[in-house]
Amino acid sequence: MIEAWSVADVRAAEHPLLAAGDPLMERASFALATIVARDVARRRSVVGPDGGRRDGRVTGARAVLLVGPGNNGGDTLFAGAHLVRRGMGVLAVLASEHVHGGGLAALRRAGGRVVELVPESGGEGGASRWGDPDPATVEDAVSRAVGADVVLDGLLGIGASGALRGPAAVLVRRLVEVLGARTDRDERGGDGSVRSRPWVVAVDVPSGIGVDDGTLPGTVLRADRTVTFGAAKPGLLVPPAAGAAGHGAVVEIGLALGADPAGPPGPAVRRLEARDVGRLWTVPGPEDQKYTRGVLGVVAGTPTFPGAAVLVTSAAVRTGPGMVRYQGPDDVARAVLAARPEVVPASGRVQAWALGSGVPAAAAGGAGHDEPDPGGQHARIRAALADAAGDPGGATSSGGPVPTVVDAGALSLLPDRCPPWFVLTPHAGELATLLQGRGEAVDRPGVEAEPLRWARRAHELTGATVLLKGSVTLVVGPARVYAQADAPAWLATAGAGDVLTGILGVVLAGHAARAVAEPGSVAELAAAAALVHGLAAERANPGGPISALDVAAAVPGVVCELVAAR
Ligand SMILES: NC(=O)C1=CN([C@@H]2O[C@H](COP(=O)(O)OP(=O)(O)OC[C@H]3O[C@@H](n4cnc5c(N)ncnc54)[C@H](O)[C@@H]3O)[C@@H](O)[C@H]2O)[C@@H](O)CC1
Ligand SMILES: [K+]
Repeated sequence: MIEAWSVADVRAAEHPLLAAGDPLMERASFALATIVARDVARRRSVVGPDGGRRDGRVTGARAVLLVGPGNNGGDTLFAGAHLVRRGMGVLAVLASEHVHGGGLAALRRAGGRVVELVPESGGEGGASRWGDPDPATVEDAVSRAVGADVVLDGLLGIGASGALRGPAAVLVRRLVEVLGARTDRDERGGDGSVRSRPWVVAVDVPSGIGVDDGTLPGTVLRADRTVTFGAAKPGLLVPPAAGAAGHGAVVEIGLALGADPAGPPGPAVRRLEARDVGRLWTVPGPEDQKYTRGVLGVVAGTPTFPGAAVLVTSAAVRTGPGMVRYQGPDDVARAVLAARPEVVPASGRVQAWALGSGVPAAAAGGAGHDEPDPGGQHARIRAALADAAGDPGGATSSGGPVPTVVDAGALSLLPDRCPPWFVLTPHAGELATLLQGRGEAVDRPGVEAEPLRWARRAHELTGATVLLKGSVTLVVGPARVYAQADAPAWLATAGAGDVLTGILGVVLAGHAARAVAEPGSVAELAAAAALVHGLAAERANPGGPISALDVAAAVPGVVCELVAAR
């Protein structure tokens, strides 16, 4: 599991170490330089006499450091000094009136070059604040950066507030413009080394992201790798900022996060990895039978949209439940049975529900009793929701409260307050509609700009666990947030969400009692389902187009691997 800690928690953990004189910056910058040198060697890898690739030379490679006012710039300057000692040509671009004095001195001692960013006019008399550095205009600095093998973004770290300001902002905007015009596809020189664009390494975080909330308040230089110190930060996992972080590397610097019982209750954001999911998967034993393994009840699809019912049930059957029961109009049930004869088209006891995929929303603003109910599905969903909440007036097929996936049209049928074992699975547009219905002035772009904020708000307003679908799937439940980024971009295809509903329903059915008794566990189960969904998509057709049914077909293989590896 990757655990991301808030800025306040990182600073609190850092405090006693700094007070005791621990050399945190030395540790951080040495590790940073080591990772940068390794990346550069790989980027400069060449074809050997045997035809295989081998790492290229670090000596002679060029690094440009973008240096801001704080300790983030300090880390970068000290790392630059290490890179000079490894034979690299290092140029620091000072983008701030003040920079870390010790770091600057170290870089100079090592033999690194320093230029000071000045306005395009040439620097108003050229008086330098740094003794001797040459002035560099933004265009100079950009052309040096673009021609380098690696650029270290050390403008701002966890001390950032809001969008980058001043000369650093101008520099980054121009650099993004110029780099954006270059192809991301590697171009290789005659010796096989990569030539097309510099490798960008963000120091601790891409400068100017919302470190705690994952927002992008202004232009940010997209990194190929982020080397982060002590622990991951929420903005490295949460969209949209997560999209600027590239590959991750967490450098251990001795912070005792989570070790203090009086300290913060846990990380701000978590990301499950495959081994975590393998461990929590329910594997049947000889004493199990279909009813003990978990029965999922599905209400999905309408005569107009029968495909969703087929997709939900197909994915469910392939995720390994004891049984899947389907409730819906006869012609939809026939389509389901034609695709999956294992499905039982009758009501009965269930350990979890999956509701609403392929069912249109009820009209906004009312209970919806007067509007046409497509195939009677709204009535079935209402009954199941009451049943799942443990409402004594509800249907009695589950015999008690049970965890429930609330998807698509079922989101419009929710009661005002839900139990946390309801998992709402909106995409950004559906979340905006749900929030508008509860008095929030937010539209789809607003949700996309601040998905964590709005998923949290939906959790507060409804009480339910909220799984917000997207290229990074966010799950917000009681006291827990997960951000899963397991799916390839090819998964953005019609029906993919229905497959997730089926997988999640079966995961919940397999842990039904725990989900109700320990509401905090529901978010983890939902994140696990998102991970399986993403891995199944990757497995369905690595690197190419994926159909939703192919994702469902890939689920058994993924589960098998996860369980085998635990
Ligand atoms: N927390 C830790 O455990 C460690 C932190 N280290 C480094 O220290 C960094 C934090 O250092 P600082 O607290 O000095 O913070 P930063 O290096 O992020 O710099 C913050 C300063 O930048 C300016 N600033 C803030 N927002 C700005 C904006 N939008 N535009 C322009 N200027 C802005 C302000 O003057 C502020 O004081 C970390 O990110 C990391 O790189 C490391 O040295 C190792 C240990
Ligand atoms: K940075």
